[in-house]
Amino acid sequence: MSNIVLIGIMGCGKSTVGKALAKALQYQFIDADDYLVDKYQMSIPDMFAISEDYFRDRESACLDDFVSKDHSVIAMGGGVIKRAENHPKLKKIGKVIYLDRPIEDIVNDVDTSGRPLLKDGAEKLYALDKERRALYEAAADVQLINDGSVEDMVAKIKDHWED
Ligand SMILES: Nc1ncnc2c1ncn2[C@@H]1O[C@H](COP(=O)(O)OP(=O)(O)O)[C@@H](O)[C@H]1O
Ligand SMILES: O=C(O)C1=C[C@@H](OP(=O)(O)O)[C@@H](O)[C@H](O)C1
Ligand SMILES: [Mg+2]
Repeated sequence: MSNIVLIGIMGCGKSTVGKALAKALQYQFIDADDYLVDKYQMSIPDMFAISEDYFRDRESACLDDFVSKDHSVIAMGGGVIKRAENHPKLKKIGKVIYLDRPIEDIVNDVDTSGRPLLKDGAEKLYALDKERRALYEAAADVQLINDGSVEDMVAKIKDHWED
């Protein structure tokens, strides 16, 4: 298995840590949200404006595109775990790491623009964490706490990966 798959709630750092980790490992970096925007030539808010299901169908379909990747770090969108049928697909793509960052930290610095589910404010993350925590745990191979710097997190994941 040669890919690292990052999951976790919005703002936990999948995109930021993923990019830095890929650089450190000299792997390709793929952000699933950017991949979708590119593939369908439509922004995430525009997909959600049609419906959340419209976005989820495309998000789920793109997992099949990632199975053939190699030496890649893939940052998923935070809701990819909502569909149970995605869990085995994530594990097939690579080692699934749940970035578990304290919600208080995220609420303090998350950029809500471009995140339709946070249109009424970042506090929504507390409810989403309650709804989804068990799903992240079920979908992950490893759960790592992200309560330091981005560099600390990169080092922690590298340690696990190289073990
Ligand atoms: N330890 C950390 N790990 C990751 N991101 C952090 C950390 N500390 C602060 N941040 C900030 O939190 C935000 C994480 O956002 P992002 O990477 O887009 O998350 P995600 O892709 O999981 O939704 C960024 O603005 C980043 O600069
Ligand atoms: O948690 C979610 O349901 C979502 C997370 C977002 O990605 P990030 O986790 O990178 O913000 C993006 O896929 C979309 O806005 C929906
Ligand atoms: Mg992201």
